[in-house]
Amino acid sequence: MRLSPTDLIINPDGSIYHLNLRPEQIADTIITVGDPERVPMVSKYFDKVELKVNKREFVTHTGYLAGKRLSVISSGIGTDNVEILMNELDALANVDFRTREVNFYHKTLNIIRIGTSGSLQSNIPIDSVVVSALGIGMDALGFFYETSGNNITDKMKSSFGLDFSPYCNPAGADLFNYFMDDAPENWLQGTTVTCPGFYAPQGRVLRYKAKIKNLMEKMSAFDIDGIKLTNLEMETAGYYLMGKLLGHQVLSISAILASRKTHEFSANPEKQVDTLIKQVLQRLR
Ligand SMILES: O=P(O)(O)O[C@H]1O[C@H](CO)[C@@H](O)[C@H]1O
Ligand SMILES: O=c1cc[nH]c(=O)[nH]1
Repeated sequence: MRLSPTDLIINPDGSIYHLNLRPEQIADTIITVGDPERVPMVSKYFDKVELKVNKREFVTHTGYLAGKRLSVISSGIGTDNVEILMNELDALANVDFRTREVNFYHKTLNIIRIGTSGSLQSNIPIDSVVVSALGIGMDALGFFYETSGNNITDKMKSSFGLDFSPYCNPAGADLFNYFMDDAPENWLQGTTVTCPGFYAPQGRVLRYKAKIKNLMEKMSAFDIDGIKLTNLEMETAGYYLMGKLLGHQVLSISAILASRKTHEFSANPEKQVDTLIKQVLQRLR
């Protein structure tokens, strides 16, 4: 099938519309971060950076670490950006840009999000790391793609009084097993809730009346057959949904900066993120 010029938009220089990248400019293993300023925090550990491209919130550095080609790309905040990032990475990997035809052979990318998050449980303190086994989306992205819920999302809908159904997908099993095998002691497996906002959707209280009262407390107390919701952030469920639909291995790893239970926030978020970057790169070497 030939993808039309309005479905797959290719810039005059042969790069894809938002990411501004050509197919040969991404590695098969890609680290993603939210904050564009975190991209050089990752690539400074590469032995060599061969390419730096930026457009809007999407900043890309591609290079080598111990002979392995890696890209690091920023998404900005939210699953709407993740949808663009994942679709455009997939097109770069799996579409012939000259013919606009989908390649016969599917290439699976390995995509690892290094992010930050807030913990819902007292046994997940600041300075720990959550590796998301499941990503549950409380945003609307799941409504537009073929995906489904399960007993966890059904119970979330009724317990929190939602007018919509969350969606839920697992991490890429190969990446999850690779990173969790012999993982550092402070890396914990989690069930991550992805929210369409930082404030009311994460149960924060500022100068407004939230529609759902005590949402954070409700999420924290949620339990279904011993499965608890571990942490809140804004991208993981979008990555897991798109990874499953497009056939890529995706894993979301988050530094816990906030403990919503104890109301503590990290004294040195930059150091925490830097430690996590080094741990992830060490395992990718
Ligand atoms: O640290 P990053 O990857 O940006 O992730 C978290 O931080 C942002 C909110 O401050 C959201 O994007 C959330 O998912
Ligand atoms: O509490 C937090 C911390 C980081 N990112 C989030 O989305 N929430």
